[in-house]
Amino acid sequence: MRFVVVGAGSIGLLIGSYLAQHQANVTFWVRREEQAEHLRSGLVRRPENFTYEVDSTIHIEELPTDALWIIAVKYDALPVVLSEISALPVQPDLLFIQNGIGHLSLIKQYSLGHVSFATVEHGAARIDDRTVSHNGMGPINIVENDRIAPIIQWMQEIDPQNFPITTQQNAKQLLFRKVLINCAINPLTALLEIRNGLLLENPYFHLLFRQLCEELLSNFEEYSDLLSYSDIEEVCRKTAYNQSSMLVDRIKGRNMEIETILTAVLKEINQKGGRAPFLQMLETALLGINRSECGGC
Ligand SMILES: NC(=O)C1=CN([C@@H]2O[C@H](COP(=O)(O)OP(=O)(O)OC[C@H]3O[C@@H](n4cnc5c(N)ncnc54)[C@H](OP(=O)(O)O)[C@@H]3O)[C@@H](O)[C@H]2O)C=CC1
Ligand SMILES: CC(C)(CO)C(=O)C(=O)O
Repeated sequence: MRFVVVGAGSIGLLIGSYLAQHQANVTFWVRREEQAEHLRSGLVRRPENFTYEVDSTIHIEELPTDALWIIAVKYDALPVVLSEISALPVQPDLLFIQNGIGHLSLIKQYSLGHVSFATVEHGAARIDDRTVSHNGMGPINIVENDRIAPIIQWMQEIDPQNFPITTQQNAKQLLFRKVLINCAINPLTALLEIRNGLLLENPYFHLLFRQLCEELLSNFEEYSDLLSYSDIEEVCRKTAYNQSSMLVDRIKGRNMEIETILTAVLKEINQKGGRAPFLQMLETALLGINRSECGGC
C-alpha cells in the first residue's frame, strides 16, 4: 500500500507511524527541509518508542500520484496545499481528516481528483519533527467509498486494537458528529488551558462541560441517534491526557481552528433559529485570545 501524508504534525505523524509499522510505503510532504531530513532517519512513536521507516520530501513533484494522499494539515493551511495539488498534471486520490466542517465547502473551489473524508478520535501530540506521542485512542471514521475500499479494508485489518478504523456512509453526518464533539471539548480546554480529562475530573469544569454539551445537543436533536452526552464524555475520557489541538495552537501562538469549528456550528444553529449563548461566548473569547496571542494572525 502506498500513502502520501501531507503535513507531519501530530495527526499526520500518528497515522503515518501506524501505516509504516505495517509495511506500507509512506512518504511525507512537509514544508521544511530540516523536517524532511529528520523524518528520513525514522519516525518514532511514543510510548513504545519504536522507530518506523518513512520517506519525506518538500518537493511535490517527487510524490507518487498513484498513492492515497492523506491531507493532515490544519484548515487554515488547506488553501496553500490545495493550490499546489490542483496544479498537478495527474490528480491523486485525497483523504481529508480535518476537524470542523469548513473544508466541505472550501475544497469545492479547487479542481481536485477523487476526495474522501474521515474524522479522527485519537489524541496525539508532536514531540519533535520525527516523534509523536499517542495520547489517547479512538477510531478513525472514514466515509465509505468504492474507489478506496481496498485501502480502507487493509487499514481496518492492520491493528484494530490500537488503530481502529470504522466506516460511515454520510460525510456531512460524520463530520457534524465530530464537530459537535470538538465544540464541546476544544474551546473549553483552550480557554481554561487544561488537558481534556480535567473537563471530567474537576467538578467546576465538569459543570461547564455538561452545560455546553446540553446546549449543543439540544440544538441538534436530529443527531440524537448518532451522538449522546456519554459519547462526548467517552472521547474526553479516552483522550484525558491529551491537550486538544486548539489548546496546542493557543500555547504555540498559532491560529486556532475557530472558524471551521465554532463559527461554522453557530452559523448552522442560527440558520435553524436555535440559540447557543454559551458557545457564542466561547467563540468571542477565543477570537479575542487569537487576536492578542496569535503571532501570525
Ligand atoms: N492533535 C490532535 O490530537 C487531533 C487533531 N485533529 C485534527 O487534525 C488536523 C491536523 O491537526 P494536528 O496534527 O494537531 O496539527 P499540527 O499543527 O500538529 O500539524 C499540522 C502540520 O501541517 C504542516 N503544514 C502546514 N502548512 C503546510 C504546508 N503548506 N505544507 C506542508 N505541511 C504544512 C505543519 O508544518 P510545520 O510544522 O512546518 O508548521 C504541521 O506539521 C486538524 O484539523 C486537527 O483539528 C483531529 C483529532 C485529534
Ligand atoms: C479528539 C480530540 C478532542 C483529541 O484531543 C480532538 O479532536 C482535538 O484535539 O482536536
